[in-house]
Amino acid sequence: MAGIFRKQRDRRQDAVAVRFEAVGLRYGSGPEIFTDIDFSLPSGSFHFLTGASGAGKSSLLSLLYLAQRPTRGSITLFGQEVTSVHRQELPAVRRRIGVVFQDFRLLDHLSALDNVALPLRVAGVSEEEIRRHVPELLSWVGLREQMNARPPTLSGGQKQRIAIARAVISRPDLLLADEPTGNVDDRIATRLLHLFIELNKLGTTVLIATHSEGLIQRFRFPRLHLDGGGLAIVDPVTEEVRALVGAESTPIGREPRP
Ligand SMILES: Nc1ncnc2c1ncn2[C@@H]1O[C@H](COP(=O)(O)OP(=O)(O)OP(=O)(O)O)[C@@H](O)[C@H]1O
Repeated sequence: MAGIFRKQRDRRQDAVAVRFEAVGLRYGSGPEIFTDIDFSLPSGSFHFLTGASGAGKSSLLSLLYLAQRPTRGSITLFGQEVTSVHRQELPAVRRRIGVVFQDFRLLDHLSALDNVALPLRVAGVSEEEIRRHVPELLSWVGLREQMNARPPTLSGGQKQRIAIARAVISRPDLLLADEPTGNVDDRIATRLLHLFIELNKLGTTVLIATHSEGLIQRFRFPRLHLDGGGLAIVDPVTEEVRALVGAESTPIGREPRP
C-alpha cells in the first residue's frame, strides 16, 4: 500500500519536528486559550490531539500550520524558529506541512482529481506522474467513481476524503488533521487511519485531532490532551499523564506523578 505514495528524495529530517516553548495564545482581548504550553513531537511520531469541544484543538493546529502567531513563546518547526521568521520564509515551511481542515477547504470549481493534484502541480510534478498517483490514491480512499465530480455535488464524507487525499499526496514532513474521520462511518474511518499510519511509516510526523473514543481506543497512539489552557501527554496503555504543563490542567484517569 505504501506504493500509492509518490517516491521522493528523502529530505534531511531534524530529530524533533515540532517544539513549543512557553507558548501562550489569546484572541483579541479574550481569555487565554493556552498558557505556557511546552511540548515537542519527535520526527516520525504519531499522536492524537484530544480535549473537550472548545479546549483549543483547532487553535493548536492553526499555530502549527502558521495560520496565526502565538501571543508569546516560541514555536520551532523542522529546526526553524517560526514565530519571528519573515513572512516571505513561511511558504517554504508550509510546503512541508499537509493539513486536513475541519471544513475541508476544497476548490468547488475543480474536480476531485484536480483538487488532489493541486499540491503536486504547485510543486512542478509532471502530468504523467499525477495521472499515475492521484487516481490510485482516490481509489484507495473509495472515490474511484467520483474522480471527475466537483465538491458541491458530493457528500460531507466524500469531501473529507478528497481533503485527506490532497493533504497526503505529496508526502508532507508533518501531517495535521482536524477531525479527519468526523463525517465517515467506522469502516472508512479505520481505512483512513491506516492511510495515515502508512504515511507515518514513510517518515511523516502525524498529529490528528479527534473526539472519537473508538479510534483512540483501537489505535492506542499517545495523546496530547488539552484542558484548562494546559497540555498533557497521555500514555496510551496506562492512561498515565507523562507530562503535565500549563495552567489548571487536570490529569486524565489518574493523579500525576509527584
Ligand atoms: N478566531 C477566533 N476568534 C476568537 N475566538 C476564537 C477563535 N477561534 C477559536 N476561538 C475560541 O478559542 C477557543 C478554542 O477554540 P477551538 O476551535 O480551538 O477549540 P476546539 O477544541 O477545536 O473545539 P471543537 O472540538 O469544538 O472543534 C474557544 O473558546 C473558541 O471560542
